[in-house]
Amino acid sequence: MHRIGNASGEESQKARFFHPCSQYLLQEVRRTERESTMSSIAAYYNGKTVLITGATGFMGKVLMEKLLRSSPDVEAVYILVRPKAGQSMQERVANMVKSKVFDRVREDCPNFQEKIKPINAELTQPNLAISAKDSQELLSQINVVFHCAATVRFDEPLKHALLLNVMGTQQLLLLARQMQKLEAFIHISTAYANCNRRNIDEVIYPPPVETKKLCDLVDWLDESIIQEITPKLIGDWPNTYTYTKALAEYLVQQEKEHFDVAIIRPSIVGASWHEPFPGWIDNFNGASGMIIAAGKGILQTLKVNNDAVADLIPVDVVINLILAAGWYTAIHRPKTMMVYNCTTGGINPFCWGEIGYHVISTFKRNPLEQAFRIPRAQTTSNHLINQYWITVSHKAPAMLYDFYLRLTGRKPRMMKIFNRLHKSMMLLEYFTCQSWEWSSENMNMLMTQLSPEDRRLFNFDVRQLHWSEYIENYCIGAKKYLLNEDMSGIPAAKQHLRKLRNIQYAFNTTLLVIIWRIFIARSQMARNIWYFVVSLCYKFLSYFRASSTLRH
Ligand SMILES: CCCCC/C=C/C/C=C/CCCCCCCC(=O)SCCNC(=O)CCNC(=O)[C@H](O)C(C)(C)COP(=O)(O)OP(=O)(O)OC[C@H]1O[C@@H](n2cnc3c(N)ncnc32)[C@H](O)[C@@H]1OP(=O)(O)O
Ligand SMILES: NC(=O)C1=CN([C@@H]2O[C@H](COP(=O)(O)OP(=O)(O)OC[C@H]3O[C@@H](n4cnc5c(N)ncnc54)[C@H](OP(=O)(O)O)[C@@H]3O)[C@@H](O)[C@H]2O)C=CC1
Repeated sequence: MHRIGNASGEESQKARFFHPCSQYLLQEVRRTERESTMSSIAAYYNGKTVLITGATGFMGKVLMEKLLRSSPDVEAVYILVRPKAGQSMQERVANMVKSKVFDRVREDCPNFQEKIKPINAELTQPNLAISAKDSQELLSQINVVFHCAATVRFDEPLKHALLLNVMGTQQLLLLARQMQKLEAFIHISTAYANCNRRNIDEVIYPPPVETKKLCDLVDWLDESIIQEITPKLIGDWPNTYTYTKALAEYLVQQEKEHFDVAIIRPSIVGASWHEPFPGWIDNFNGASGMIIAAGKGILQTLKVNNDAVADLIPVDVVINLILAAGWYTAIHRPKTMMVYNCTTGGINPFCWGEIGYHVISTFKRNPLEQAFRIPRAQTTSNHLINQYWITVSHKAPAMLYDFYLRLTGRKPRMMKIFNRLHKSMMLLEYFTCQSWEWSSENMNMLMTQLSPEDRRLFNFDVRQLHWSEYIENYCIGAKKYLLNEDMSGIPAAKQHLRKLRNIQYAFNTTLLVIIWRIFIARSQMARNIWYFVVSLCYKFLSYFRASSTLRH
């Protein structure tokens, strides 16, 4: 009987003259050999058929890229895509695969696109608006489902958030129940789904309401009434996004007896740490919008608790955990549904005050082009101080600049930008002014299940994260990949900052003189102080001139 493992040349010769099944055995030996040097996770996905929802999104693209690059022999990657902004599904996918995020897999596997099979779908519609033909194909082929699609807007009307994040998930679960080869269903939730609790374990908490009752209610209730009662309905959740993500988790848990399922809870997903390359980011969500606003000198003050933990997590770390969880769920089939808190705060904490410092210092060394003002960040948890700085550093400069635009015959726009920024800041304050504690036993357990090769290829060990380097790459990545600014423009950008600094000095000096003149005209004491200061400056200058003359 041949040894499985390392068939030597001599054995290969023997095999040729043995029963035909030995040829099969030899192929198996070679495959096992190849896979024994490969990672088990990558080997698992080879030959599998995977379904990804939300594949056109920020995380979905990184997930698809990593899967196609690490498991090039994956059978197929089905993606649910809807027509959007006048583009058909095909056009969207064609544009998506041109994205820079796929440059690495394009280099490793030039024909990676052949593995991608788009399916027309709309998750808010019955049966996800998937055609009968496509449904049949999914039901007969899919081995693993990654459910990323969701609305992530904090200001999403409750009805739409329920339709997509809850009912859309429900519809997908019903479809998954019928999948004949399903081995794992991985649902992407958020670490803030239970943000109404301070300590969040890797368990599913009882839902705040019976989902069906709520969905039936919003189904017939007038939209304006729903908007009005939303704060009452969501209770101590800060927004419809986290509320509906909590409801969806409970629905997913109910499917445990039908198929193997797991839930991943990422915290604030930021730019990539290493893969596909450092600093990759493609939207303004999470911290990215604020980072850009700070780099442009628009955001000058932010209400944060400087000592509160900023639970950022790089997108590639989340994706590595998601793929590892998919493999573990399918291979080990845990008896209880696994929940993985994908966070950094409890393992490698970093605070909002530190983020602000590193963001500003990075942009001073690598400035963004055409900054509105010199990057600076007053971060305070005090509401009144924050309001003072908003008035002085946001509203006043915006009004002055809009006045200048009007004078020069241009359309004012700064106040509009600041109003949008202040709306975002208000919605994000909930997350920047407090800390949470997430347990991470399951994430740590999963790491222990990985071979050394898997830990290297699917690294989600956040203890290795060097925050100052990560934030610097994040800022530079935002500059390059979000604003499409070339690094060669940095000298000109620095020159622009010097110009802004001179304008700032001139403005401050003028303002000081104007204020002082007003005081001097009204107060003898102010005049005496002014004369004293002027005479002091005059004496200093005379001394300075005299000493420099003596030296020569
Ligand atoms: C001092 C320096 C500190 C810097 C670092 C500090 C960071 C503080 C922020 C912390 C983030 C905490 C987030 C916790 C999230 C919890 C975990 C999750 O699960 S998050 C899931 C993802 N969701 C989010 O991140 C929030 C989603 N965003 C929203 O809900 C909305 O953006 C909004 C906050 C409600 C605002 O909506 P609004 O309609 O007003 O604006 P849009 O976001 O739609 O943007 C309109 C338009 O402008 C573009 N845009 C947005 N921001 C910027 C920017 N900074 N610079 C340039 N352009 C920007 C955006 O792309 C839109 O363009 P378009 O219309 O073409 O799409
Ligand atoms: N980003 C973050 O910081 C965090 C995200 N998460 C979770 O990760 C997942 C992915 O988030 P992220 O990638 O940032 O989100 P994005 O907004 O970037 O992507 C959302 C995806 O969902 C799809 N989608 C939205 N509405 C529909 C619909 N009606 N029908 C079909 N598809 C739809 C979008 O498709 P389209 O391109 O057509 O709009 C897009 O592909 C979400 O479940 C989110 O809750 C969790 C924690 C943090």
